[in-house]
Amino acid sequence: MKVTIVGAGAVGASCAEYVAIKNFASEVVLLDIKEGYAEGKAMDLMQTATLNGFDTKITGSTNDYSKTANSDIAVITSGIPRKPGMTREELIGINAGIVKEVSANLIKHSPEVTIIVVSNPMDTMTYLVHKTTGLPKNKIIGMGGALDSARFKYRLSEALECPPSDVDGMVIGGHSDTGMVPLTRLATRNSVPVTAFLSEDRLNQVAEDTKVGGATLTKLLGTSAWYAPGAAVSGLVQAIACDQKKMFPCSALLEGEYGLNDLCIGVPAILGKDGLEKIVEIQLDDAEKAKMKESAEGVKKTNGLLDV
Ligand SMILES: NC(=O)c1ccc[n+]([C@@H]2O[C@H](COP(=O)([O-])OP(=O)(O)OC[C@H]3O[C@@H](n4cnc5c(N)ncnc54)[C@H](O)[C@@H]3O)[C@@H](O)[C@H]2O)c1
Ligand SMILES: O=C(O)C[C@H](O)C(=O)O
Repeated sequence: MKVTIVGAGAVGASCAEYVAIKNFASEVVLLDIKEGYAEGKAMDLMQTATLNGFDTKITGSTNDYSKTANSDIAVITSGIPRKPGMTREELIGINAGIVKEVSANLIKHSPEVTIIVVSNPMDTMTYLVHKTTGLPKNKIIGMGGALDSARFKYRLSEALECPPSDVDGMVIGGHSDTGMVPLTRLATRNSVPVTAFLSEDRLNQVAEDTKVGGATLTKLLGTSAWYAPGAAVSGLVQAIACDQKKMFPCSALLEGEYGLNDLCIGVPAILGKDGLEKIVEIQLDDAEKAKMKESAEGVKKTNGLLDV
C-alpha cells in the first residue's frame, strides 16, 4: 500500500507520522515544492521508526512526481494555511491553483489513485478536483467532518466532565466557521442522548465552540492546527487502505442526496477499498435540514469564485 502526501508542512508531516505509527502502509512518499524540505521531514520521521516501532518506509521528494508513481492513496495538504482573523475561504486565490496543479500531476503518475483533499477551503477544493480531474466520484474525498466531529466530541466531553472515549457524535455540513452542523440531537454518552445531561443552552455553546474550533486554534497558534487534522486524515487513509467500511463524515459530491446537487459538502460516508463507497442518508429534523441548506448555500457561494 503506497500513500503519497503532497505538502510536507505541518498537516502533511503530522499525517505521515500517524500513518507510519499505525503501521498499515508499506510506503509513504512526502512531496513538497520547497527544496529538500520533504526529504528532511522524511528522514526525521524515519529516525523515529525504531523508537515508535513501525516498518513503513517514508521517503521525501522535491516536486518529483515520478517518485509518487502507482500510489493507491494521495493526500493533498499543499497550500497556505490561514492566519488569525482570516477565514478559510480567503485562501481560495492561492490554494485553487496549487490544488489543481497537484491533482493533475498526481493522476499523471497514479491514474487509479484515490485522492483525499485537505487544503482549504476544503469543500471547494474537493469540488475543484472533481471538476478538473475526471476521476470517478468515489475516488475524491474531502477531509473536514472527521476533524470537526473529533472536536465536537472533545467539547462534549468537556461539558459532560467525562472522558472523550465515552462520547459519540458527528458534524456534517461545510467545513467553515459558520457552515458546520454539529448534530447535538444525535450525540450520545454511552448510548444515552447527551440531551439527557446537558441543557439546551450548554449544547448550543458546545455547537458554537465546535464550529469555531479551527479559528480558536489558529488564534492560539498563529497558524492553523495540525495534530488533530493529521490524525483525522490518517483515519480516512487507514479506512481505505484496510478496507474497514468505517463511517466518517466526508466532503462528497452530492447528486440529490440530502436534497442537494452539484457541490461537495460533509455527509456521513462509508470508506473502504473503493474509496467513498456509499453516502449514508440519515433522517434530519427540520432545523437540521435548514442548517444544512444554509451551509450548502455558503459552499456554493465559494465554489462560484472558482474558474471552472
Ligand atoms: N481540511 C481540514 O480539516 C484542514 C485541517 C488543517 C489544515 N488544513 C489546510 O491544509 C493546508 C496545509 O496546512 P499546513 O498547516 O500544513 O500548512 P504548511 O504551510 O505548514 O504546509 C503547506 C506545505 O505545502 C507546500 N506547498 C505549497 N505549494 C505546493 C505545491 N505546489 N506543491 C507541493 N507542495 C506545495 C508548502 O511548501 C508547505 O510545506 C492549508 O490550506 C490548511 O488550511 C485543512
Ligand atoms: O482552521 C483552519 O483554517 C484549518 C483547518 O480547517 C482546521 O479546522 O483546523
